[in-house]
Order: sequence, then C-alpha cells, then structure tokens
Amino acid sequence: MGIEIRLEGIRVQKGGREVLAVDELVVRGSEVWALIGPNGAGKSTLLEVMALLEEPDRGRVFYDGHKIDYRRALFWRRRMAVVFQEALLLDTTVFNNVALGLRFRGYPRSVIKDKVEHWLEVFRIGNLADRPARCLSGGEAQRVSLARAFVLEPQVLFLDEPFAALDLPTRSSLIEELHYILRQTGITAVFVTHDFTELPFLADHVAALQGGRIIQRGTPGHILRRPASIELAGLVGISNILPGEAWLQGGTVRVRLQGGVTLLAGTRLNGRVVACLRPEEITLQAPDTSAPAANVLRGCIRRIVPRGSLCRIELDCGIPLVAETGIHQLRQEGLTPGKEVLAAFPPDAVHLIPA
Ligand SMILES: Nc1ncnc2c1ncn2[C@@H]1O[C@H](COP(=O)(O)OP(=O)(O)OP(=O)(O)O)[C@@H](O)[C@H]1O
Repeated sequence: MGIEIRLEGIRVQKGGREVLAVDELVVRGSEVWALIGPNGAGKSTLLEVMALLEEPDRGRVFYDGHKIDYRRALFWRRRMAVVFQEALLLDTTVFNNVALGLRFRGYPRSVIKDKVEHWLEVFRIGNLADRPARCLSGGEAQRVSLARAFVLEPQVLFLDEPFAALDLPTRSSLIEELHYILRQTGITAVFVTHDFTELPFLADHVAALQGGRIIQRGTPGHILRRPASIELAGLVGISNILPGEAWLQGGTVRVRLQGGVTLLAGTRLNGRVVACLRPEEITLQAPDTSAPAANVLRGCIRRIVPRGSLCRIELDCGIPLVAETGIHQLRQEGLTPGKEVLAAFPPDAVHLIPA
C-alpha cells in the first residue's frame, strides 16, 4: 500500500517572491496524481516539497499522518524514489546502476541479483545489463532510471517529466508499462508533465497549477473538458478558444461568438466568456438540405495537417474551427481541402470560461 501525503498551508519563496502557495493537498495511498501547468507555475517546487527535497518556508507535510521532521526524514526517504527528466546515471554498468540502492541498504548479493534482473526484465532492458550506462540511448537510460527506482520497492514515487525527452514510440511504451506497474504495485505516485495526452493513461487525479497556486483539481477527463482558465485550456489541447457573450435563456445557455455565430453551451455562465471546444468533439458530416440545427455549422475545409494516425482539420464556418479525426475516417468521408462540410458538436462539449 502506498503512503498518504498531506500538505497544509505550504508557502515557498524563491528569489524574494512567493512561488508556491498550496493551502491543502491530500494524495491518498495508491493514488496517481499528475501536476500540470504552464512554465514557472510551481510544479517542480510542489513536487520537491512533496518528495521532502525542499523544506517549505511555511506549512506542514504529513506522510501517513506523521508530521515530517526534516532532521529525521531518512525513515521516509527510504520509502520513496524520485525519477527526473535526465536519467542521472553513474558511469558504470546498467546492472550496477540498478543495484546501487540495494547495496547501500545491505541486501545480500543473491537477493540483489534476483531483484535487479526482475526489474530489468520488467522494463525490457535485460539484454543491457552489462552495457556501460554512458552508451545508452535516452529511452534506454530512462528505463534504467525507472528500474533503479522500482527495485527499491518504494511506497511512493515522484517523477519530474520523466518522458519529456523521449521519442513518441518510446514514450508510449514506457507510459503503458508504468501504468501497468503502478496499478499492480499500488505505489502512490505523483508526476509532473507538460503532455496532456499522458494524463488519461497515467493519472487518477490532476492538480493544475498557475502562479504557484492550485487553480483546479479533478479527474483527467474533467480537466481536459472543463479547464478553469484560458491558459490551462490551451495547455490541455483545446484548439478552439473563441471569445463571445453568454446569456441564460430558459434552461439553456447561449453564447454569441465574435463573428456572429450563436452556439448552445454546457456551462451556466452570463456575460463575457471564452467558449472552449475540444477538436475531437467536432464531427464532420456531408452537407444536406435539412433545417439548421443547434451547434451544426456549415463550413469549408481550409487545410488538413496529418499528425500520426490523426489529422487536424482547419475549417472556416463563419468562425475558424479546428477539428480532429482519424486518417481512416478522413479517407472514408472523402474529406479534402475546399470541401463543404457540416461541423456538429453537442452543447455539453462547449465549455465556457469567464473572460
Ligand atoms: N533558485 C531560484 N531562484 C529564484 N526563482 C526561482 C528559483 N528556482 C525556481 N524559481 C522560480 O520559481 C517559480 C516556480 O518554478 P518551478 O520550477 O517550480 O516551476 P515549474 O512549473 O516546474 O516550471 P517548468 O514547467 O518551466 O519546469 C518560477 O517562476 C521560477 O522562475
């Protein structure tokens, strides 16, 4: 079972100004949390406070209900592991890098051998055991770094952008492995990421930071669909961020966008807003002659930009819109630049943020 971490009234100053102000945060045992936010938001500082690498200027940190005394934190540090973006390996073999922590802890040789070999296999680097760490690729080095963390059987794991420097296939396969291992082991885990696509695979909970404060917390689905700020909306891949004026009419919310188009929205707000619409919420249909319906806009495909197995489709519907679809659907529907289409999306997909 993973360790529960509780923060209370945390304040951290750097360079003469407050860079972190978190009144309360509880990460329960075995939960996996992601910290997201723009550059300089305080994610790494928060991770370092949680991992006992940085003592806050004010506030208290509890592990499993015990208030941390930083002079006696070794007891808890032995139950945690930290993985950084840079693998930070020693200039020796892969085996020795992974074995190092166990040797420090005085495990017998045979136990060390079994444990190291097990975790090298789990991260599919058993064949690299005798390879000098300096001769590894970035992805291999990051696998070694993860094996070195897991071999210590920590109860809590902290990861600061561990996949940021990796290519897409390596990142995808490492995330899949990590997802499986975290669920199997029940370790509490907290990771910092800039990549919103990692969230649904890895995290149960997300804390979004801005200006040193947690401005929103929730499930990955909630944060991706209903971000609390315009900056966060851009960060989680919402490519349609459209200014307008919202008003309530009966039970529905309408928003008149700059450009004159009126949409039904799923957030109860009045006044100046920005409407956020995820590109994958838009379905494209062939134009027909039926009466116009709510949130069905007639438009024209301006540009198609392939992105792996997906395509970004730029539309002119009286307002600029970006949709996303699979290559298969693109071919099936014969979608090409210049083609007329109907762009449809449900009111619930239109999230409003006060402007
Ligand atoms: N040693 C320092 N002296 C002064 N300011 C610092 C120092 N270290 C960090 N900061 C500032 O503290 C704030 C929070 O930094 P932090 O590294 O926690 O942000 P972050 O969200 O992890 O950013 P990034 O996504 O760019 O890594 C930033 O504004 C940063 O400039």
